[in-house]
Amino acid sequence: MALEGKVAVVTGAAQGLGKGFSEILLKNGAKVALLDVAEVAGKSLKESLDEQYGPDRTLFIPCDVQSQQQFKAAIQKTVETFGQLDIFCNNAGIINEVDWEKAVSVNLMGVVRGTYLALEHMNKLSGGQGGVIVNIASIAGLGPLLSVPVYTATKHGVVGFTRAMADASKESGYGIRFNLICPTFVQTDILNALQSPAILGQFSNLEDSTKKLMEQHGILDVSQVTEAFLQLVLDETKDGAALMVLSKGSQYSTFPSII
Ligand SMILES: NC(=O)C1=CN([C@@H]2O[C@H](COP(=O)(O)OP(=O)(O)OC[C@H]3O[C@@H](n4cnc5c(N)ncnc54)[C@H](O)[C@@H]3O)[C@@H](O)[C@H]2O)C=CC1
Ligand SMILES: CCCCCC(=O)/C=C/[C@H]1[C@H](O)CC(=O)[C@@H]1CCCCCCC(=O)O
Repeated sequence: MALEGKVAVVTGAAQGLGKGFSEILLKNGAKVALLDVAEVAGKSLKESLDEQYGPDRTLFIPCDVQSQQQFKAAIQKTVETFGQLDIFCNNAGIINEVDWEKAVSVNLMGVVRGTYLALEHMNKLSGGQGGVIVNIASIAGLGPLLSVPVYTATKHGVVGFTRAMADASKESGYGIRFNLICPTFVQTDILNALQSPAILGQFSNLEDSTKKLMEQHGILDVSQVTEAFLQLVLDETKDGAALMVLSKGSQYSTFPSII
C-alpha cells in the first residue's frame, strides 16, 4: 500500500508510540487524524507537525476511546475533512491494576469499539474502500508479564480479537487487512506505571522482578517500533500477522494450529 494521499486515524497519538506511528505515516505521505484524551499534548503536537508538514495534513481531535459518542464523532470528522479512511491504528493503552476495569475498558473495549467504528467507513461490503487496521498489543499479549495480570489479559484479548477479525474479513470480503504489533519494553511514559505502587496495587511487590526483566531484555526506542508498524501497513501480504518487536529485531509470531 503506497501512502501518498491515504488517510489514517491513530488513537493515543499525543505522545509515545502513537506520536511515532503518526509521524512515520506523515513522512510517507499520509494524512493523519490524531486522537487522544490528552488535549494539551495533542494540540501542541499538532502545532509542531503543522510547521513541518503544513496545517492540512493533520487533525487533532480530543477523544476518549471509552466513549462511543466521542469516538464515532472523531472518525466522522476525519472522513468529512479528509474524504476517506484507509489506515486505522488502535494504539491508546494504559496500565492500571488497581482500577483494572478502566484498563479493560481502554485497552480491550477501546480496540473493539475503534475497530467496529472504522469498519463502518472502510468495509467494502458497506461502500468503503478497504484498507488496513493495525492494533497495538504487546509481548504481554503473547505471554505473561507478572506484575500486570489485567494488562496481560487485555493484550491477549487484543491479539485474539485481531486474529479473528482478520479471518472474518478474509472470509466475508471486507477488503481490510488486520495486523498486530507486539513490542517488548519501549522507552515511553507507560513504563513509569510499572514502578508505581498506586498503579500496581497488590502486585507492587513484583516491581523489582519487572525491573530485572527490563534490564535483562533492554528497552527499545520508539523508532524501532515505528519501522515495524510501517512494514505491516505497507506489506499487502501481511494479514492476521503479529509482529514482535524485540531488542534483537522484529520477528513474526507463530501460533498453534488447531484445525
Ligand atoms: N511502551 C511500552 O513498553 C509498550 C507499550 N505498548 C502499548 O503501546 C501503546 C502506546 O503506549 P505508549 O506510547 O508506550 O504509552 P504512553 O503512555 O506514552 O501513551 C499512551 C497515549 O494514550 C493516550 N490515552 C490513554 N488513555 C486514553 C483514552 N482513554 N483515550 C484516548 N487516548 C488515551 C494517552 O493520553 C497517551 O497519549 C499502548 O497500547 C501500550 O499498551 C506495548 C508494548 C510495550
Ligand atoms: C508497558 C508494558 C511493557 C510490556 C513489555 C512486555 O510485554 C514484557 C513482557 C515480558 C514477560 O513478562 C516475560 C518476559 O520475559 C517478557 C519480556 C521478554 C521479551 C523477549 C525480548 C527478547 C528480546 O528483546 O530480544
